[in-house]
Amino acid sequence: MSSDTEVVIRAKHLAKAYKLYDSPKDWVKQQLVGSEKNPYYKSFWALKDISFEVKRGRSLGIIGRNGCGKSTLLQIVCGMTKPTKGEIWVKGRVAPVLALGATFDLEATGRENVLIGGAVLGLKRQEILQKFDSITEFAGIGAFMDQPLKLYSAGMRMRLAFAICAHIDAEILIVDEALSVGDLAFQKKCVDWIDNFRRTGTLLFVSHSTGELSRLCESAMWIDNGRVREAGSVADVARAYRRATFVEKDNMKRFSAV
Ligand SMILES: Nc1ncnc2c1ncn2[C@@H]1O[C@H](COP(=O)(O)OP(=O)(O)OP(=O)(O)O)[C@@H](O)[C@H]1O
Repeated sequence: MSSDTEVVIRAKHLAKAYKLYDSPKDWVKQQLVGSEKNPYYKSFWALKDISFEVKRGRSLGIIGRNGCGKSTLLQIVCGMTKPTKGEIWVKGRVAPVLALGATFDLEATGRENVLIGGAVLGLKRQEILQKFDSITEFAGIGAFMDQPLKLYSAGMRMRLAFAICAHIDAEILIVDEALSVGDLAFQKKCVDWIDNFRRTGTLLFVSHSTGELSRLCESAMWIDNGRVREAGSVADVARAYRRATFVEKDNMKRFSAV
């Protein structure tokens, strides 16, 4: 198999149920009982049935309404959470920008978080130290590198997360609406970096902007209520998604547990 047609992400019938408890007491009861027969929780199926493949060097855009399951799907791809049903198979080092930001220690400084984040993504301490100056320059947050992250704005945290992800020699980059909190200059820097990365790397990109998807992705997948509603060229998927947004009401039923 030639390397440019090699599948690097394969998802088969993925489903993910979160457990929703009415009260902390129910959580305690469930831990004590252990049995799933008459559970003390309700299941909320964030993903119901998702299958797709991405080949090496390709870029897939993911679009869908709030709560449709995009972040849950990306968390499964980067190994942060396990699917309840189905299979996920990923080949290569993954750099997940938003998910990395979620692992940051808010009490630790930017400098310390670079070491923690690099280690989380699989780099040796020496490798991170070698790249430290370049990461700092990319993040562009100056003296705040020595301040605790709790003093950072959302955009500054994202800058740090993107800067780390840009330095780990990842084969798969996952950008989950992260760019939207960056200012225009940093967004441009990231998009330029992603353009260069796409020459060899594989991109999973989540956005609510069909324009951004068209700019960065070759194909797209529309997730609706935990299922793939449409997949194909960005132009076709974006057209169908926009049309549905005008026609369909903002139905709250999708947020119901069973
Ligand atoms: N840990 C959790 N426990 C319970 N429910 C969760 C959990 N994480 C996510 N959910 C629910 O799962 C659904 C899917 O969430 P997810 O974050 O994947 O959606 P999304 O498509 O990324 O949304 P958005 O566009 O708003 O970022 C939502 O209804 C959310 O409330």
